[in-house]
Amino acid sequence: MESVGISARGIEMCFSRRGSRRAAQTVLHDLDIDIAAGSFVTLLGPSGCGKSTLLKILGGILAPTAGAVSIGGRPAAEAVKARRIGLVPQRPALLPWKSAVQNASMLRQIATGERASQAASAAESALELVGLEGAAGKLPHELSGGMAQRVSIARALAMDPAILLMDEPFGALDAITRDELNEKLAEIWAATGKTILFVTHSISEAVFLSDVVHVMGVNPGRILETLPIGLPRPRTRAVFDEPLFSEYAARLRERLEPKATV
Ligand SMILES: Nc1ncnc2c1ncn2[C@@H]1O[C@H](COP(=O)(O)OP(=O)(O)OP(=O)(O)O)[C@@H](O)[C@H]1O
Repeated sequence: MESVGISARGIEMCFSRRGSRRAAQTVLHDLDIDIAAGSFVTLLGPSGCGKSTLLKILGGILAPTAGAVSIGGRPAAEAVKARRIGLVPQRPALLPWKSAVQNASMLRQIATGERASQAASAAESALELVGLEGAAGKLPHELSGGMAQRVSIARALAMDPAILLMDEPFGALDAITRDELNEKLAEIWAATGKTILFVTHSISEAVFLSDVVHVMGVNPGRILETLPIGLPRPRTRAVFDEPLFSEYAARLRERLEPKATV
């Protein structure tokens, strides 16, 4: 499929403080960023530095106070309208009375107006891609946390977006499940050629997954460093033991304010 890049210039984001006479809060200030088509790019930074806000702005879901975002060379709003953007939130938020395949097909059916059977077929392929082909009929309470998050990824993939926005999708999972899903995500990225924009607090997750890591600082949110990760692909968990992995992790740790975890 065609890969799509993102370019943003002079991004400023101010939020007004509700019920307060104090000036609006500037969350992002004069930020420029380029995301290459088909790349895996991570925003890494401490809590509150504006990672989620920037993710939504880059995906055209949130309009910045100032600045411009272009997606595949077109205004961001057009890409959203054309359903080029998929979002995987922090929590899967599945409907408890719907099966995995129904949850995974729902957004596609609403967005495209397809018949249920057609949308279900796209959802089944997406469930296969995330390794859940045997669980299509299960209800959310029958799924583990990792399986539920896979359904959430499948729900976004079923829309066949060119760009996948992932807002700390594995933050609530145990370390082993998180490593498994990171490997699975790297496989999906390699198989689909999608541009993936990923938010995390975890240095090791960022190094493992990314082509490029943008380290963000706080007050106001800005990019402190852009670090290309030159580890060979495909990457498996064995990469954690490589000296180059530790060098990248140390470099990122140096750049971050406290609170990031390894
Ligand atoms: N809709 C909103 N209205 C007002 N303030 C907001 C809104 N969304 C975010 N903020 C503020 O913007 C700042 C950055 O929030 P954001 O969620 O982007 O940070 P983050 O780096 O993703 O944090 P975390 O890692 O904790 O999820 C915070 O101070 C937050 O309170």
